Amino acid sequence: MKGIQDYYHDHFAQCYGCGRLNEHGHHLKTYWDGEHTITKFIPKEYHTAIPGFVYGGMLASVIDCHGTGSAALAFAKQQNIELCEHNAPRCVTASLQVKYLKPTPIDGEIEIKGTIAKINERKATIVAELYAGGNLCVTGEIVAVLVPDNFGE
Ligand SMILES: CCCCCCCC/C=C\CCCCCCCC(=O)SCCNC(=O)CCNC(=O)[C@H](O)C(C)(C)COP(=O)(O)OP(=O)(O)OC[C@H]1O[C@@H](n2cnc3c(N)ncnc32)[C@H](O)[C@@H]1OP(=O)(O)O
Repeated sequence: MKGIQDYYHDHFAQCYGCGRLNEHGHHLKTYWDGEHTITKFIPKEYHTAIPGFVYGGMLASVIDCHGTGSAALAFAKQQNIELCEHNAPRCVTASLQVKYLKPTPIDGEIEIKGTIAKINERKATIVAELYAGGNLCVTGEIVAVLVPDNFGE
């Protein structure tokens, strides 16, 4: 299964959270599931907060890049971009809010579901729900801003 991150330009694919070219990173893949976006992640033992549970900063990191990936998917849809090669829109985080509802067990896959709450021509707000073992453990809200094509030129 390809994620939006497979379509980022090489220059924008170095991010620790979601860059496919960062050998130390999470290598997240975010894709559509109907009207929602999905990212899955399997925590490692060294992501521990207290034994058995995932470190909250790690969960925030995953929610962050799920948000920028979801925003990129939403902008691609808005702009009728057919994803191929490395033509995906790219977003940075303007704001990240996280609420920890329950401790997140470390032994198993985590699924993050995204909803595009708002979008205009440059900014998207994504609401995220993070589930472990089917239980909602963390929620998040990300404001992501589109990086212009000529950024840094
Ligand atoms: C890493 C550095 C990134 C910087 C540059 C991009 C380089 C591209 C390269 C590679 C891309 C891949 C990177 C990986 C991404 C993964 C996730 C991260 O870790 S990102 C790192 C953490 N985030 C930052 O360091 C952003 C620092 N902040 C900024 O650069 C600016 O403040 C920015 C771009 C977010 C907005 O600045 P404006 O001057 O371009 O635009 P204005 O007009 O201020 O905002 C645009 C819209 O966003 C809203 N906005 C801005 N800040 C907001 C905030 N904190 N909360 C809510 N809304 C906000 C504004 O109200 C405005 O909304 P309305 O279009 O008018 O509706």
